[in-house]
Amino acid sequence: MHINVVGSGYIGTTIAAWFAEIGHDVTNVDIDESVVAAINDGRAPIHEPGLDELMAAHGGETLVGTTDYDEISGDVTFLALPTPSKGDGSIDLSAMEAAAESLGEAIAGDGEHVVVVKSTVVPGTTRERVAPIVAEAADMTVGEDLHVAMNPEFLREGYALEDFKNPDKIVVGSEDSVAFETLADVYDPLMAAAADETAYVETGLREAEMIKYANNAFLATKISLINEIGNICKEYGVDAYEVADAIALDHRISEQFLRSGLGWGGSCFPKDVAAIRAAARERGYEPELLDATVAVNDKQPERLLGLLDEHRDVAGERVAVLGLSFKPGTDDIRYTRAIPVIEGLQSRGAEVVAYDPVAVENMRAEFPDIAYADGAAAALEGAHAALVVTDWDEFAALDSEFDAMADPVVIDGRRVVERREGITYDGLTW
Ligand SMILES: NC(=O)c1ccc[n+]([C@@H]2O[C@H](COP(=O)([O-])OP(=O)(O)OC[C@H]3O[C@@H](n4cnc5c(N)ncnc54)[C@H](O)[C@@H]3O)[C@@H](O)[C@H]2O)c1
Ligand SMILES: O=c1ccn([C@@H]2O[C@H](COP(=O)(O)OP(=O)(O)O[C@H]3O[C@H](CO)[C@@H](O)[C@H](O)[C@H]3O)[C@@H](O)[C@H]2O)c(=O)[nH]1
Repeated sequence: MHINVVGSGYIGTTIAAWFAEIGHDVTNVDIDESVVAAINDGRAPIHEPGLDELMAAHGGETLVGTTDYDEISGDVTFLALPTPSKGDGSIDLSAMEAAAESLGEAIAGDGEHVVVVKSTVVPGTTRERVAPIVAEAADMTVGEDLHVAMNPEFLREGYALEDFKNPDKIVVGSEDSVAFETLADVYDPLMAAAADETAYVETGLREAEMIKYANNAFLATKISLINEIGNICKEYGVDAYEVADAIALDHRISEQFLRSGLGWGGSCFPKDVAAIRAAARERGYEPELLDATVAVNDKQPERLLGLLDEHRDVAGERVAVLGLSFKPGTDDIRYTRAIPVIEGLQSRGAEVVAYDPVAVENMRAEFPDIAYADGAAAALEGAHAALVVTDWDEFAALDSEFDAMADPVVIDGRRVVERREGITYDGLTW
């Protein structure tokens, strides 16, 4: 089967590479020439475990990158374009709309086509915003020769391939039997190889769009809830992690996403929770619980800095920030909790020295004026305090490195450092 994927970022590259791996021929369109060159050279344009090997095997062969929409062939195209937040939280559809128009022009006169929205979009977008643009540019009719589906993606960065090839569920929304049949063919090899528990859900367009937001809103709220419980635990001197371990034994709760601490960041939760809150308000519904989910999340960095204030006035003092990425295993710093933490330290007049195993260069572009160390030990040396922001494993192994601090005050935002002799330990949840 021939599949076109428009957009080759985290999602587009991952799905294009895996479609090639399971035997499909893939054309991957992106407007960024360096991305296209990487694909055709057999190199991954993004950092994801396992992707280099797949790109080396298929890039430039059964997976071809191009900037030219006219190279689209076959009869199914996935749209994996960015849908970033606008100032009011609603999603910016400009990339999606530009791609829809280019796709429509490219497929005009080619016969029937199935267009699949892979990006995260609010209910109604596929039918009311994307489909009409493709239809007009292609001079096609939705439901006749233009078939439309929405297929949200649930993979996590750092585990993108693993999650895509072995998902809990594949969700396909449509109102069109040709689109359902085509998507079933696309995913047939994946379903055949995936775990028995992988569910294949066929639903409506709007339902598929909403399922993605509901998934992320639920997970973000679960973290904010455990953070609120962690904050209450802290007031009572209760170990929040022991509490979490025990409530996780209730299958209705489960052990996933119960790590309390500095809260959630990344390219998805902040943007998606903002988008669904904005969409709710647009229809006159006040999403009070989701507002609280964000409010709790926003306060966690302030709470961390408040703990630091209880131990030291850091004006003019060197303070180490350990961890910059929004979670371990990635160099992605979008909406990382490190940003409000660094800003809070700067407003206190501290000399910040930051370290992360992979995200230093990305953070340097955002904060060129703070110091960066090439290891945790170097960051800690001479520091009057250390704040742990990201739960990288290597921070759990730190020990004698704390001895080199001018004052060993360690404020842990992720519960990775053990309390030990010789350090003044404090943490958000303990
Ligand atoms: N990143 C994730 O983990 C993740 C997970 C699930 C869903 N999503 C959703 O998937 C969508 C894509 O996200 P992403 O992280 O892959 O985005 P991204 O920013 O990593 O990549 C988007 C790509 O689209 C390209 N592009 C922009 N305009 C274009 C155009 N007109 N024509 C062709 N290419 C164009 C860009 O050059 C870029 O390479 C978003 O809606 C996001 O919410 C992302
Ligand atoms: O118990 C937990 C689990 C996660 N986090 C934080 O939550 C954020 C998000 O983590 P994670 O979900 O692992 O990363 P993402 O790659 O952003 O993946 C989320 O966002 C994607 C984009 O929509 C979805 O596809 C995934 O299903 C969804 O997990 C990070 O800042 C984590 O530190 C916690 O604070 N406590």
